[in-house]
Amino acid sequence: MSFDKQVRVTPELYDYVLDHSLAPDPAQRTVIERTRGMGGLAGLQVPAEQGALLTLLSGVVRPRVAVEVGTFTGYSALCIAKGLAADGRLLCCDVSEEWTDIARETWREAGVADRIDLRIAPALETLDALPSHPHIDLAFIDANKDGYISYWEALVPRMRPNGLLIADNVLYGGQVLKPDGDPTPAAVHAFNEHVKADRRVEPVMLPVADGITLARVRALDED
Ligand SMILES: C[S@@+](CC[C@H](N)C(=O)[O-])C[C@H]1O[C@@H](n2cnc3c(N)ncnc32)[C@H](O)[C@@H]1O
Repeated sequence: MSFDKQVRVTPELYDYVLDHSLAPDPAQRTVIERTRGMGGLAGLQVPAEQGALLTLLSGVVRPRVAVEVGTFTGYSALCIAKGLAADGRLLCCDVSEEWTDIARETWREAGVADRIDLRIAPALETLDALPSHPHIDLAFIDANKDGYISYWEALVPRMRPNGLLIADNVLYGGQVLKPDGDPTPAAVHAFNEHVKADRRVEPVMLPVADGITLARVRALDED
């Protein structure tokens, strides 16, 4: 018997997936609801199955130092914060005071505000000011797509061996196959090619949500 391993996710199957995955906790549900109230902007937030995946990955890595590039209203940060080591901290980068005010409120209510350091500045400035030695265990990139390669280049040398990099929107709604002169999917495609050619990491691209790349940082003595 053969079957198609590339299952097309119908709305019913999507509900089934959510129903059989880690459900959002009350604080995560609250920020999802709050963000839904922002109308079309809510599409900037990672979907619930990706939130569950971030929570799981962070729980596996147990980062002492985690970095998020692109925080918005704070849902993905909340997912990452759940997995932090007992003394772990999350550095969040964003440029919007308005959107991250919602994040701050959410983190306060969830009791994790004292473990998250939010920097309001262009993310590259924040990343470039970090210590240059490898000290980051987990990094999540989910901001302006034309910055992805520079964020990657700022992060990779600062990642500990076996650290985990996660990049969102790597399929960009499928447009990476045919950017058609649109600079945003073209930037995402350029980023994907950059990661593919990077011998410092072992990447896996997952067709989850809008496409997610996971990459393990190799140790210097690995061949
Ligand atoms: C897709 S949203 C992030 C969604 C968030 N990860 C979540 O799941 O809730 C992208 C965010 O990147 C931020 N952003 C855009 N350009 C930026 C830059 N140059 N530096 C830092 N943040 C930036 C935006 O303000 C926005 O909040």
